[in-house]
Amino acid sequence: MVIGGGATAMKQEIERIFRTVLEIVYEGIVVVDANGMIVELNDAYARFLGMRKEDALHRHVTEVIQNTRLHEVLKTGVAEKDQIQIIHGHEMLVHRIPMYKGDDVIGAVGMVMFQGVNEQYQMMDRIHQLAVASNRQKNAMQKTSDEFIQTFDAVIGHSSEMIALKKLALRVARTAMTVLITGESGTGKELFARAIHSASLFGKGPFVDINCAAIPENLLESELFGYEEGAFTGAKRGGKIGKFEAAHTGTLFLDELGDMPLAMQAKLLRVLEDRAIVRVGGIEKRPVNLRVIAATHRNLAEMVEKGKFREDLYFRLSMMHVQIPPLRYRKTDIPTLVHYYMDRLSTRFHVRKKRLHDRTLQLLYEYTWPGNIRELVNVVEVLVEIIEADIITPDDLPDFIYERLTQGDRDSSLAIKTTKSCSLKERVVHSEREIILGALKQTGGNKVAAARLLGIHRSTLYLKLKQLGLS
Ligand SMILES: Nc1ncnc2c1ncn2[C@@H]1O[C@H](COP(=O)(O)OP(=O)(O)OP(=O)(O)O)[C@@H](O)[C@H]1O
Repeated sequence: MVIGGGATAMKQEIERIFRTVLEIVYEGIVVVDANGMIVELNDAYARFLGMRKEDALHRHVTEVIQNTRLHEVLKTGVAEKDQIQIIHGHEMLVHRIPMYKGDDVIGAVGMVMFQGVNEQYQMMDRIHQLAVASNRQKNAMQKTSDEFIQTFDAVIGHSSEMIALKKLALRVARTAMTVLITGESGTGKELFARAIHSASLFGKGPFVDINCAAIPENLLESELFGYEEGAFTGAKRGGKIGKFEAAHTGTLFLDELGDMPLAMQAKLLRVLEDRAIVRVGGIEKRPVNLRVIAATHRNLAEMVEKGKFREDLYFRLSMMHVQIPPLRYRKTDIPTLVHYYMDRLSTRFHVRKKRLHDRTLQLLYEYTWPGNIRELVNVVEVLVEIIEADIITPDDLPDFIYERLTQGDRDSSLAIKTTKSCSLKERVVHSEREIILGALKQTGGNKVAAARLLGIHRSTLYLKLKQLGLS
């Protein structure tokens, strides 16, 4: 009885603190239950909505808050942070966070940022960037197809890695510095380059790209710097401008820079330093005002060591370095990306929107995505176009998904069979076991080194070894 009374008192006290916090925070906060019904709303939000709190409570969130997606977050279970939502004609910065109990989504919290000077400024800043970027995007979409959505809004992902990366890229965009973007193939290097361009001072100028690996060595110089009339046999009358001049006032995207021959690297460095080019066959220096964004999937530091990439150029480029991690290191982005592309591609192909069976999503989550987001887009495209049923089941997935469920899992056909039939929990344990064994193999059984490799504390590794019966 006494214990029960104490527990009730403590519960009441916690509730009181919760309500106080709810009212003193700068943001508007709304809480919905698993059915999307509003169970909490702070005064700040109610004031902003221009209604009494009592009138909002116990109503479905879609009836109360314009353009809300909290009910969608309940379905996807994936947080949506730093989103713009138009409420009563105002563009507001919002977060939508699902609440879990075990594996079940039991509700969601919505936060809208509208008070506090800093937040206001940040919000205005972001809105301004989005407005600029969205104009550019509209123009680009009119000119081309929707392939070239160019803003940070098109960069999907709420993992901490992705949020940090977007913040860094936004900061980078505000400078005029040369940028290096690295990452495996298909991780979104070009997408980031285009987003940086759109959000930058060069955003009003052109975005010109050149793939350094695709142009034969003897043509690369004239492609980049242009040529004068009569520079070589077959040169056009009047000469030709190169990519640098074409990108004047905008951004030049040098893709696959790691494949640029050493001699060209030296010339590129000179242009970056002089901010002027000389056309092939010419002598006149032509000033260029632009930003260069270079990208490569290669490890330039390693190439420098091997003498295959100029150290001075590498140092110059790596001052602003955006490193995009492979998708397998930011797995929490997978569900968001899958849903985003399911929606987008269904709209584009004018097909009915389908749903993914939970197990299907689990398998997509566990797959290692060696081709990164490009591969994910291709897989989703096939599913959206080919599968006719309303729900996409695990059997609809291409076989190769089963063949590479976890890194280093290829040797185990048994694992593949069992993964088709066992629960998520079992499969997670199985994957964890394989990953830990792989790390131990790599470090010759050295547990401290293995823990470092896995990015976990060694005590966590010891615990996991024990739980998995490996110690
Ligand atoms: N974060 C992301 N959100 C949404 N789509 C993405 C994201 N990253 C990449 N994509 C999509 O994946 C595909 C590949 O991206 P992109 O061409 O930018 O990759 P890349 O790293 O430049 O590849 P490569 O090195 O092969 O040139 C594109 O369709 C792009 O729109």
